Amino acid sequence: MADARSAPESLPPAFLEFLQENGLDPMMYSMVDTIPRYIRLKPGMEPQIPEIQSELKCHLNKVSWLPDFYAIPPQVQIASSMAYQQGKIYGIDAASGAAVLALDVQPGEHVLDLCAAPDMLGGRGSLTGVDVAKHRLAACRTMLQKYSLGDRCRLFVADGTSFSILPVNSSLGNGEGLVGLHKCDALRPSADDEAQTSGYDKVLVDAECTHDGSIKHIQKFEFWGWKTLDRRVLDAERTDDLLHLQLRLLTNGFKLLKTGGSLVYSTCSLTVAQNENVVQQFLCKHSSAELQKIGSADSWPCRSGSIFKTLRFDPATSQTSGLFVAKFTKLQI
Ligand SMILES: C[S@@+](CC[C@H](N)C(=O)[O-])C[C@H]1O[C@@H](n2cnc3c(N)ncnc32)[C@H](O)[C@@H]1O
Repeated sequence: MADARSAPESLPPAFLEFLQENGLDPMMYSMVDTIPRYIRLKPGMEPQIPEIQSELKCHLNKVSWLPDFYAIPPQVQIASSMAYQQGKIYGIDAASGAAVLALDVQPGEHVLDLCAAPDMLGGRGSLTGVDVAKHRLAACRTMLQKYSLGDRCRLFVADGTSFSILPVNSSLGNGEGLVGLHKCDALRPSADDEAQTSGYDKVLVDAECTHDGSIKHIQKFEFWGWKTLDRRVLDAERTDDLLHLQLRLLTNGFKLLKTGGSLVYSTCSLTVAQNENVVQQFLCKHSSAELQKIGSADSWPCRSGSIFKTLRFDPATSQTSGLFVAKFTKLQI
């Protein structure tokens, strides 16, 4: 059980109570200044590492278990650097990178990111990004332009629990992108059984959550005000709604997955309610869903979730932000 007496002093009592109720250790928030910051280097930019190191005034430590990822000291800011502005580096936590890697996207595959924001971008297939928040998709669009990925991606401001648009042309198998997209194709709603053959090869549901595992995010409440945390994280009604939303996002993402395809469900919460319990409820209702072992995870610095084949990253074990990851496949039934 968590020991509230050893928590960082700045954490408010209501949050400590939330952690205790969920069996989470408040000490993880004191690691915020010691766990590294992670960046992803644009593939092909390796020869420029010495120049980037000299600009950031720090060493880029290669993350051995995650291709293209480097660790830098937590206090290093990258947003104003030329390397960032020119799209050579991008800040993303290694655990989030692992969730994307778990999808194992192959060239030419159709990928759906149902709670898009910018982390998924940079994959090798065609990408459909959906997010209910316009400003999050605006950030994605900026990234698409910056990394010249536009011809392979499309973005929708939409509710991921009811989004129903299948990949545009499932015969697209060469990674050339979505050139030739017509509005009438894009807005055609899908039938349930159509998705089994013409659905997405890979789906990422990085669901909205309480973000309690994202220790850098929680630290920001010191500036935003702890009252905001009460409203956005601790409100019991909101938490109930969240659990419902997570299950609905997972359910709809799975509906849009083709038979034999893979779906990754992740959250940056470390509570059992938002992770294992959602997975369990989903599995009870979907006989065609099966948890899959994440092939590349053998070398990852994470631990098993309480359901076999699920994974948990946390600051103490992984030197990353907290993240829960579960991978499903869709069986022919
Ligand atoms: C944990 S964040 C995802 C972060 C993103 N994958 C990334 O790595 O940057 C959850 C996202 O879900 C979005 N969201 C919340 N409710 C949604 C819904 N009903 N449909 C689609 N997206 C939703 C939020 O706007 C937010 O961008």
